[in-house]
Amino acid sequence: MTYQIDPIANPELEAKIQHKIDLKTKPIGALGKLEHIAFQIGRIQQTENPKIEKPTIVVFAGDHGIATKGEVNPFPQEVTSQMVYNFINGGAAINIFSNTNNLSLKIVDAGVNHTFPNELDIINAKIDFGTKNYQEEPAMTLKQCEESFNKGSDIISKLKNEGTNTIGFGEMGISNTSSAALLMSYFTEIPISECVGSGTGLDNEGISRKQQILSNVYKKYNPQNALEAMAVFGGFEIAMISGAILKAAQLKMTIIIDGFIVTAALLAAQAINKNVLDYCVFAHNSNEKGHIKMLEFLNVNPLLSLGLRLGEGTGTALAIPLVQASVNFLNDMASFDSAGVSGETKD
Ligand SMILES: Cc1cc2ncn([C@H]3O[C@H](COP(=O)(O)O)[C@@H](O)[C@H]3O)c2cc1C
Ligand SMILES: O=C(O)c1cccnc1
Repeated sequence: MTYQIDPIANPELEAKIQHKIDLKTKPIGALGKLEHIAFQIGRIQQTENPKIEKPTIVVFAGDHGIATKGEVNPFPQEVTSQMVYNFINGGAAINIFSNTNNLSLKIVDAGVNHTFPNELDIINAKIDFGTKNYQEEPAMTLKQCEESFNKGSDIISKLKNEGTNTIGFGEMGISNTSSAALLMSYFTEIPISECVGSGTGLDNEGISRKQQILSNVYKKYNPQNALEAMAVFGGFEIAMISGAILKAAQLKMTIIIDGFIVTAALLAAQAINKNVLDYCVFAHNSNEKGHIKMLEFLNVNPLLSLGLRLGEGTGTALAIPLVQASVNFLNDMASFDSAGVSGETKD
């Protein structure tokens, strides 16, 4: 599986964007991270006047075989499908934050263990009725894994054709912090015990049990590449997000990265093609234990730190207004010249 993604390198334009930022009516660097975001989006779109168009959050939902046992997840597997109905009815956190910030929201059935009625407003990309339990066998076949990447990628192509140039991902899948921890350990080489956290609220005893179980799962397999790792440890929704990230980068979209699970999908995507990282803005650091180490591994600095640990794309939905503000200041803020404001005195 290859994704051709252009590295961004245009020093002449970059100098112009930086100059434009520096001429705004403010001390150099005074808008902090917003300046980095404005610069990055100018680079992505290869213009001094970038635009955020039809910002969209896509929530991928999928079930996990291990969840049926209830050993690593405080909530039962049915919550995945129940939450999909909640998304459709507008009652979940991601609905509220998307509405607050005028974001378009799409829900994808990547592989929920439930048959949804056809008339529901869901993108049907179902691979299967949940993954297999990786305590016994790989979560999915390589073919299913590739199919997941391709379906994620197709969803993005369609959104791009409809005019979206800024995209964020959310996920819903009971037990998917376990998959994310396994993938994290594989891609970062950080011991599994440091990648496992409380998820939706395990107590200390529960966390020790989850560490033990996932450590055994980790030892059971020896994946040779990113696709194999995703097939053994992943979930349909996570693999679809990886495919979606790769496609979005290929199409030069700005990608806003959410919490622990979406960042695990990114770890797989960047192992396939490092250039994806040029297109990613990091929304927040999740309170799920491993997330901060994932961000350190990627050497990135997120916008927000709100103590969220929910997923669904909630951190992304909250960060997009900051991304919009960054682009707006680049386009609309006066320069020292245009506003008749005196610049720094030179000595
Ligand atoms: C009601 C509810 C809503 C959620 N929305 C996102 N998640 C989050 O929690 C799950 C992962 O945690 P674990 O690995 O501990 O099962 C995912 O579905 C994730 O999106 C939720 C979880 C619950 C219970
Ligand atoms: O950060 C996340 O994405 C997260 C954390 C806990 C549970 N679900 C998701």
